[in-house]
Amino acid sequence: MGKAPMANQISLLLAVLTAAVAAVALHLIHRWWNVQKGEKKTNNDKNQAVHLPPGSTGWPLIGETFSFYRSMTSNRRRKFIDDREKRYNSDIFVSHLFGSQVVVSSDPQFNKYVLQNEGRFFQAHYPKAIKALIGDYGLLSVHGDLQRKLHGIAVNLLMFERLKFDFMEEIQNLVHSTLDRWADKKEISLQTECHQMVLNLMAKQLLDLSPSKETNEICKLFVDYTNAVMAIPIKIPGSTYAKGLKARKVLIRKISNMIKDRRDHPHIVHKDLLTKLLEEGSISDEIICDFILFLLFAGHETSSRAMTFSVKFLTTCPKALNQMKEEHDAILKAKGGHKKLEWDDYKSMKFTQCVINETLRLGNFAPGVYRETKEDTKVKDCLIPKGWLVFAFLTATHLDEKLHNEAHTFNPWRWELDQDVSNDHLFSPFGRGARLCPGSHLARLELALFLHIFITRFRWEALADEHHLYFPLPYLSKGFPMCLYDRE
Ligand code: HEM
Repeated sequence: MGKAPMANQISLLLAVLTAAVAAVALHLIHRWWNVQKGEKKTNNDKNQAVHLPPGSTGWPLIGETFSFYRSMTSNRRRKFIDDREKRYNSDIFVSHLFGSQVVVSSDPQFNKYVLQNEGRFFQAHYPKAIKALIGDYGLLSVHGDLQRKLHGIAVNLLMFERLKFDFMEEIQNLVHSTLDRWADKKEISLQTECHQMVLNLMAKQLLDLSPSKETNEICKLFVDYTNAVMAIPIKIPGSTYAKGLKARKVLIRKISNMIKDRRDHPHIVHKDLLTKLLEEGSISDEIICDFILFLLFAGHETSSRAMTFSVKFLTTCPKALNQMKEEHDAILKAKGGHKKLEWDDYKSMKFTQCVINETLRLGNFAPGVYRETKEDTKVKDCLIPKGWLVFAFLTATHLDEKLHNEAHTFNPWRWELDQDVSNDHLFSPFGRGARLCPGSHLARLELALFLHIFITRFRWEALADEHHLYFPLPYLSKGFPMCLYDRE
């Protein structure tokens, strides 16, 4: 080996060593800083010192994100929580995830308290990186009067009267026409197709868009957008996060162009939410764009995943699938060939509701919610100071073996005795309190009608072995390719 290459190697070694020493020093400083913050004390009424919840903020910048990621991508999604519950002997602890220091809670009572006190002791506060995607006026970014107003508009759009008549009809029409297309194709990727189908439903309701090239393009943009929601927020070109921001820009531009188009052509009549928002007059274009974008996102990402997962769970549980077939064949038979279902038919689907609950419990399509403390908050002899971020980790409660027997197993019968789940603090897939998901009844209706039409029409054969993955949001590794056969 010549002298020059040797010198190069020594310089390289020195550079690596220096970088390593710098990283260790940074880490130690960071740890020291965390400990200083962790020792913050306050005095309660009895003058006893109250500490922050136990925990660690992990490595500089990335915190404990990788441990969280590893756990969510393994088949033990609760591992991140289990490890810390054991280590700290507490189900409320400090961590650092996706660029923010946060108190993580898997305590169902505390999570219920957090959600029910929205606007009083807590307020929704998503990390800056997520807020940049949602926008300043996406529903989860706004508070106070504006949140109440926009939440009210969403509730009105999705109220029972509309579900019973308009949505009942529209969902069935859409599912029937979509399944006709699937039957022609014979082989489909269920995941992609469900995304497109539910997006089409939302695009029609919100923007009066019929299934077209435009809705296909919107659906594709949402793939990048959604991946970014739980990505490490690094804005370098080509990163998952940067791609998500770019997708947001294009989506907002599309909505904005539609607003302009409506103003340029006022004589064209549209029956959709955008028309109602424009008629309202008091809502700025910026708010309308963010609001519609959020509704499109929240309205299709979660429900379409729930559809795919419900079919997957049933495929791996033949006993449940047979019971579903019996329930839905009986409904169809009772209708004597009139295939369109009515509200009472939907209400009669008892076992289907168990399947839906179990799919929501096991799937965790909204893994958790973020809040900020509005004042110092005492919990279990600890103090969460004002202005801290709290992550109410709903998944951790839904998968807790102490609360749900064989929590990782698909067992719809566990809900047979427990049909009214609205008050159950161990089960809150739609959140609760002032931000309770306004789309919860729509999501259940979509799922039930889809399952009815799918199961009574098709037999299917899965074309790949696949894994359930739960990061950034639940999905099936290969998209659930399947071959469809008519049942008759
Ligand atoms: C399986 C399906 C769904 C699940 C699991 C789900 C879950 C959730 C959860 C947990 C929240 C509360 C967030 C928080 O408190 O920070 C929420 C809020 C929300 N969801 Fe859903 N959702 C679903 C379907 C839908 C649908 C179909 C729509 C609309 C068509 C929708 C629209 C919304 C909106 C607008 C909010 C924000 C409410 C507010 O902040 O005032 N969701 N959802």
